[in-house]
Amino acid sequence: MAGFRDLDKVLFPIKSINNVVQLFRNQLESPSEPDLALLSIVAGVIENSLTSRSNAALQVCEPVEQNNLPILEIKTVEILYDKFRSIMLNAVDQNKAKGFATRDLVKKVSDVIWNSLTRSYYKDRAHLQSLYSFLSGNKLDCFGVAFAVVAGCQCLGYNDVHLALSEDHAWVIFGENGTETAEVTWHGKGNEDKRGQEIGKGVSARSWLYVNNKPVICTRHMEVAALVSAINPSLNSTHDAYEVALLQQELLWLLYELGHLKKYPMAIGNLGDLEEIAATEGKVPCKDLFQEAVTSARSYYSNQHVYPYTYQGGYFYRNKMYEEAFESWANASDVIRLDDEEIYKEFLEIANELIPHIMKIESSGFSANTILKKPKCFADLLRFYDGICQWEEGSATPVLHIGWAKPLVLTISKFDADVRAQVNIVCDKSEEDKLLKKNGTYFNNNNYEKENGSTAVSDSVVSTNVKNHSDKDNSPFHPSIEAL
Ligand SMILES: CC1(C)CN=C(N2CCN(c3ncnc4sc(CC(F)F)cc34)CC2)S1
Repeated sequence: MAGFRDLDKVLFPIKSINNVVQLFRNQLESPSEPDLALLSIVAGVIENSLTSRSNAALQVCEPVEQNNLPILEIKTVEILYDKFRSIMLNAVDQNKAKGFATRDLVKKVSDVIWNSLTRSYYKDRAHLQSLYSFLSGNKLDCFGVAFAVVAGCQCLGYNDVHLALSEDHAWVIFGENGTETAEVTWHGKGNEDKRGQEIGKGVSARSWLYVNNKPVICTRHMEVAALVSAINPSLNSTHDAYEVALLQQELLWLLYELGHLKKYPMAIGNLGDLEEIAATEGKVPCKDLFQEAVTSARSYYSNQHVYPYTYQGGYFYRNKMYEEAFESWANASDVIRLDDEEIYKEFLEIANELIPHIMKIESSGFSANTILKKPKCFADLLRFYDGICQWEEGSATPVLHIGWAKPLVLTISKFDADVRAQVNIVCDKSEEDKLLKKNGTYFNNNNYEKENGSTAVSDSVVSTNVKNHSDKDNSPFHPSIEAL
């Protein structure tokens, strides 16, 4: 493990964002792996000093100078760093032969973190993700506990323990082949924690919560990307601390350029959000970053992640690119097995707030090139709603209610009959094949690809897959919606 080395110590006292970026660069480029505890403590101290209530007022006004941070003395970091190490080393007896971690070891480290936490506190509060929060306030959020377990195992010398991330949960993998899994934290409200248990092979592992068995398995460097992604610049519900957001943005660019975000769609999306707010000169534009996150999820996670599409859909929505927003949301809907509170809220907002808002604007008659005349938009909307209806079919508990149906009917009815007539619901493979021959363009579930593999969307033929309500996902074909 890299540890707190002299070439890191010479950077102290840290006074600027550039100093912090240099510390992270030293650690990320060191021949031994980056020290998670050190980096989490540094990021946590800086975040806390710039977002705590004491100087909130100060931070809301314009930044004094760019790149200026409250001075961070080495002593502050050393005290916290040594405290974390001693908590770990005292609590876990050092069995001589290190080798690979065992389930007992992982559970023991999780217990040490767990039993140090304050009895009861508001778990969803901001700034509870870092080791600074753990060491100074004995508080961690769900992600923070999982991260602390991995950092704890690293400082005990178990480099096989790594962070596994879905879009709404975190756990660890370990063992000789990295194939052992263990819950180490809680999930959601009121659910009994399953700490120590392996991630089931059953239906729950195929749920969205475990991204259908396609989690992000972190390397040490990706664990640094996770702690950077978890930096939270919010000062209050309306303002961000400018320097914290800038620090997070620069650290994400460092990780991006070193190639450590390639397999981490949400981190790319986080960078896209920051770039949309304040673009960095000469870098990849945010629109492309959102697309890269989608491509990463398709390439490495069999397109089982939803958030890359909601990052992208949110960008299009904010920039009034409604046709593109519909397509992103339809793609998101194609992914889901909606069985979790969090992702349900995501789709509820899209279906019952964002889309009705777009329809209101579009039917106000002022937009010349209105989406209401575009069969592709109607087809994508149907695909979006169909994915949600599929969830209704697939889930044990009834969920859709009049609150969903009203906006749905209102939205569909905004498209004229002649536009709707151009969308054919094609119900069997042979018909789809006929279309393919006729138009030489076949649109797959999520990646619009011409027969020859090039990517294109031609207005003449737009098709999309509507999941077959009766069959489950493994049906050999999906009837598709064709708009000619
Ligand atoms: C399109 C959105 C609504 C905007 N932000 C979104 N985020 C999704 C969650 N975010 C994340 N960003 C990086 N890594 C992780 S790991 C994780 C699960 C947690 F339990 F560990 C969440 C998450 C960042 C913010 S999705």
